[in-house]
Amino acid sequence: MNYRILAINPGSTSTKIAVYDNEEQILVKGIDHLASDLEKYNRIQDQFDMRKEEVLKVLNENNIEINSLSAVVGRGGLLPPVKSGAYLVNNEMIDRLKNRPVVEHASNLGAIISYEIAKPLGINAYIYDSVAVDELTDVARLSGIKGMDRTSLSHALNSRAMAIKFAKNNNKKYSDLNLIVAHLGGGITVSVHEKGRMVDIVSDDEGSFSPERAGRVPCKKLIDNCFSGKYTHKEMLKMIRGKGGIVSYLNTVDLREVESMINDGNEDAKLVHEAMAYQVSKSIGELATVVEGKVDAIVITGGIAHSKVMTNNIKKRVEFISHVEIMPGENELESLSFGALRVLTGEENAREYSEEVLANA
Ligand SMILES: Nc1ncnc2c1ncn2[C@@H]1O[C@H](COP(=O)(O)OP(=O)(O)O)[C@@H](O)[C@H]1O
Ligand SMILES: CCCC(=O)OP(=O)(O)O
Repeated sequence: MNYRILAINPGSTSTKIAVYDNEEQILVKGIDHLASDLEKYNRIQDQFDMRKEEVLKVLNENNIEINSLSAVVGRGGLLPPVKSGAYLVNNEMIDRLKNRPVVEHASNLGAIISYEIAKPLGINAYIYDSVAVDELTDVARLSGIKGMDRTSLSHALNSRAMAIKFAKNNNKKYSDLNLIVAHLGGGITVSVHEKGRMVDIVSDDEGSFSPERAGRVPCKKLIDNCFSGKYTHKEMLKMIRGKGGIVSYLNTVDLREVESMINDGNEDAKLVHEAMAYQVSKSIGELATVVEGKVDAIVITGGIAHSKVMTNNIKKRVEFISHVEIMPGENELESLSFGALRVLTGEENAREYSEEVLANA
């Protein structure tokens, strides 16, 4: 039986899509959105029509009949904490993502666009391994302020997929291993997977800075800035997400550019590059304590894992903990499609999204 799946991954500046016939990729395309176009929209949700039309245009240009689709799967957005795996997109999820997202984020459009394409075709839309996959243990939830519990927001889709792939490549079961996965992209999150469960993470505001995010910053200074009267709420949020990290020091989010600055003798660029490796290493070290040092491997993934200088700098600091495996790039479109395929073939079940059920789980 052939299943044709459309996968949609909306990012801050692009919407990546792919079409798979079972496990064979027949189309992959990154649709870039101009910053000047995106600036017109007040909220991420307002970009829905524009991004959906762009997706349909690409399908049309590539002669892919939407009637030939068996399912549509989108990157799961910032929902309240959910389980790993697949969820069927329903009205309750759409209402949450459109009207009360936990945080405004481009991935919130993944479920919405998928649903709106799938619904008129009479087929299902899914999300898979949402950003909000939360398998934290009770002890990991405490933040130090009552009523301000930690929740898990991470690159769960790529991190789990790489952890599963690492296990498979080594003829092991994901559920038998303890792995630490550092996803190094525009944002950085690090997660620890204990016997198949992502039991703790260092999120993009808890650990290393990244090309466009500040990571963990001194709380007291941050509060002072918030109340200084110099910045609006939106500007403060932008300071930590969008204009924080490498871009705040060096005015670029492109690590390749940073590396060419270093090659040209720029000492500031060298310091920032080294500091990021140092901070990622600290997050990995922190998570090694969660499994009492019993770490089978450390996986470094994401676009930045292409950088030998970066991965070598991290490796030299953490390889005393365990073997370090470099798995560059991200596999998000494939992970979404294969996840949906497992649901269509009956290998996996898709959960029904219900906040009442999640609250009582
Ligand atoms: N070959 C490379 N060497 C160094 N950095 C790279 C390389 N390829 C991509 N990057 C960097 O990876 C980052 C983007 O990673 P990616 O996982 O694509 O992020 P996102 O999906 O969050 O936009 C950018 O800073 C980019 O410069
Ligand atoms: C921290 C949640 C995941 C996330 O931020 O994804 P992007 O880096 O793709 O924005």
